[in-house]
Amino acid sequence: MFTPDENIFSDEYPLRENYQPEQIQERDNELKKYRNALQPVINGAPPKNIFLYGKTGVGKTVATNYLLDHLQEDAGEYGIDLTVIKQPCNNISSSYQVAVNLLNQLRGPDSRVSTTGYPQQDVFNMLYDELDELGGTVLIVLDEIDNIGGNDDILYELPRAESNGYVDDVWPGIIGISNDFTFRDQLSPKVKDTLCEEEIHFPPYDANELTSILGDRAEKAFHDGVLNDEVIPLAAAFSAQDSGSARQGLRLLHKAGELARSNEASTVEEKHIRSAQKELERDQLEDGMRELTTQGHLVLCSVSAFEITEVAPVRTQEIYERYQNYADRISADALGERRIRDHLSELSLHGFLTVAERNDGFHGGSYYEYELNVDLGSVLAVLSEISRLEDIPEMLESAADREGLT
Ligand SMILES: Nc1ncnc2c1ncn2[C@@H]1O[C@H](COP(=O)(O)OP(=O)(O)OP(=O)(O)O)[C@@H](O)[C@H]1O
Repeated sequence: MFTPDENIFSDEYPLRENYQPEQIQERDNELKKYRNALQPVINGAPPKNIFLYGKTGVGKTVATNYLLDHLQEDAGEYGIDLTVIKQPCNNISSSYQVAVNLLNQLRGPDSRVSTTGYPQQDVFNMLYDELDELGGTVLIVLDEIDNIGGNDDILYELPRAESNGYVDDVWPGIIGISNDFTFRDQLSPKVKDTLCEEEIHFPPYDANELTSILGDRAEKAFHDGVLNDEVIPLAAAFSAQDSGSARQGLRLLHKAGELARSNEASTVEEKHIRSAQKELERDQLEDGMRELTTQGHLVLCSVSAFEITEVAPVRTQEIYERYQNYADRISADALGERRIRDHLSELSLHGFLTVAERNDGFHGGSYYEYELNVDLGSVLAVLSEISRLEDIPEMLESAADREGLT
């Protein structure tokens, strides 16, 4: 049933998220600053704390992995005792949890501590003991550090552990990474002074930079001569216009290759990039729809019902009546009409609905009408995955079938 790909991909891995490229393209200035900030480690001096910030997909993690790999290699050569600990903070919301997770990384599986139940200072002390035992320089990389919000004690405590006398034989340093611009500004002044000793901003990539990043990866990923000339510049242009993210560009290229492969085409062309762009946009919208609350889902069901009977665009009042009916059907507490107006505008802001303001000629006022801005089939597919909605999506799907809409 399966045979290796002979036409499109020679090796898909370089297009994947966790592939570590040998070279980092188009980041010379940032890498230079970053390398300088890490230099004290090789000089046998206490490390600096470093804070990297920039939007998603602009190379913060890949640059960190690249430099720290080299640093570890060179530290070994010069007899420097260096340990690097990487702690993703995506599911962590406090300094306490960061400390427990670090502690458990350092301890063996048999002596892990539970994530609740200890006073914070006890966890910090246990962590200091573990760090002391390690000794040397310990660089702690906290990715997505913004998740800890205002609960930022650890960012002050850890870098000062040595000067405050909590540890004797170790120099801990923090590398904080964030794509939330407000996080840095909200840090307490003492934390900001400590953590942001060296700040490095990673700006979004422009189309030329993305062309070179994607070009390098494509060379490894696709068979020779498979990519038409316009493919990489177009993927780069789409991603630069939207987010400036290399991740988005790589996904686009990968998806375009997959589409070409499944269409049994021998080359990847502009049309594959355009279709890939549409598919990825739809995936993104669908993810957004899945993340709505039950109330949001019920409002979406209501607008979909009018879409099926072809009476959309439809006024708030009518949507509200249908919504009440559905809320009742699944025994959810129905919200008031004002809150449903808020939900409708939120759904429009997310791009799930379009809204039009109409003038009421008779009364002289104005009102809003809504309709779906997303393919009905995709909306129903997402809604049918949500068990809390019970049989509503099924009813909508049968109605759509009867109308010949699916
Ligand atoms: N300058 C670059 N050269 C080569 N590859 C890059 C470069 N910048 C980003 N990439 C690639 O783009 C993808 C996303 O990069 P990375 O994970 O470093 O972004 P990030 O800024 O850390 O994003 P996030 O904040 O979402 O974690 C990775 O696959 C990475 O290999």
